[in-house]
Amino acid sequence: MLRVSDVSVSFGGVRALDGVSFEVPEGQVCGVIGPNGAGKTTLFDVVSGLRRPNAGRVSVAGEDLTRASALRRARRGLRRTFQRTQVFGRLTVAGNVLAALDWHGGGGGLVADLVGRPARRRLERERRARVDEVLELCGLTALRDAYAAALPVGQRRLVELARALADRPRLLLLDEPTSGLDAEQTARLRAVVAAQETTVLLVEHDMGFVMDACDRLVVLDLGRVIATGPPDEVREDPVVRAAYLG
Ligand SMILES: Nc1ncnc2c1ncn2[C@@H]1O[C@H](COP(=O)(O)OP(=O)(O)OP(=O)(O)O)[C@@H](O)[C@H]1O
Repeated sequence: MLRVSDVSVSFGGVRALDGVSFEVPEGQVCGVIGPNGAGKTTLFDVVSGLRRPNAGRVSVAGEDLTRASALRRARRGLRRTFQRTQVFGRLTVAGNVLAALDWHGGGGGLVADLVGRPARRRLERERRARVDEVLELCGLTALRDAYAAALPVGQRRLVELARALADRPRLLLLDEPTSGLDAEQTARLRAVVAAQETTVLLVEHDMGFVMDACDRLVVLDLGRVIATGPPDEVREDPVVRAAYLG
């Protein structure tokens, strides 16, 4: 589903990524881990389109998106959350999720909007039902009418997650998703990730969460992949242990 092939990124003399290759099969949750400076953020930026690699390719569902704009990636079903949450502070929680749902229209233009044709009303009902569903999934139903700006960071992070999930992304990129979450919110996030059929790539420092939530891990050290595999295997890998301890 996601294929990263031989990706390299240099900053001056620093090789932040050096020939990084891995794949994430459809529907799997893949965690990227590694010591400070290993290249995790740079990799995440390359996959989400914030940074062009010096070499290598990123493809999603067989389509090369290495040089695709953020908009084209979004159209292909990529969604991401940020280390610093991005929500619409002046909208309610429900409004934030509703705004994330594309309005595909129903034909007939403005006149049809004004008249409120049945097809329009049905689409609108479906959109609102999806909002309710996502709010419930993310544990936000009680907060649906609260303004996002007024929420503490953990709840804002869940709103951002709800927005990212709203229109059923194909590939969800989560950047440090547990930061600012309390234990209950982290458990909720864990359950949400498990309940999704979406392919997920996440960067996360909380090892407990990573080991628990991910089907497979990619371990980076000094810009190179030093191990990939299921969490249990990676945990026992002597090279990984040396990179973390050494
Ligand atoms: N904009 C930049 N200019 C110069 N060097 C950079 C830049 N961004 C990252 N680097 C360097 O590239 C390497 C990889 O950095 P990156 O932030 O991707 O690592 P990381 O694994 O996300 O680290 P952390 O866990 O500390 O967030 C580091 O040596 C870093 O100093």
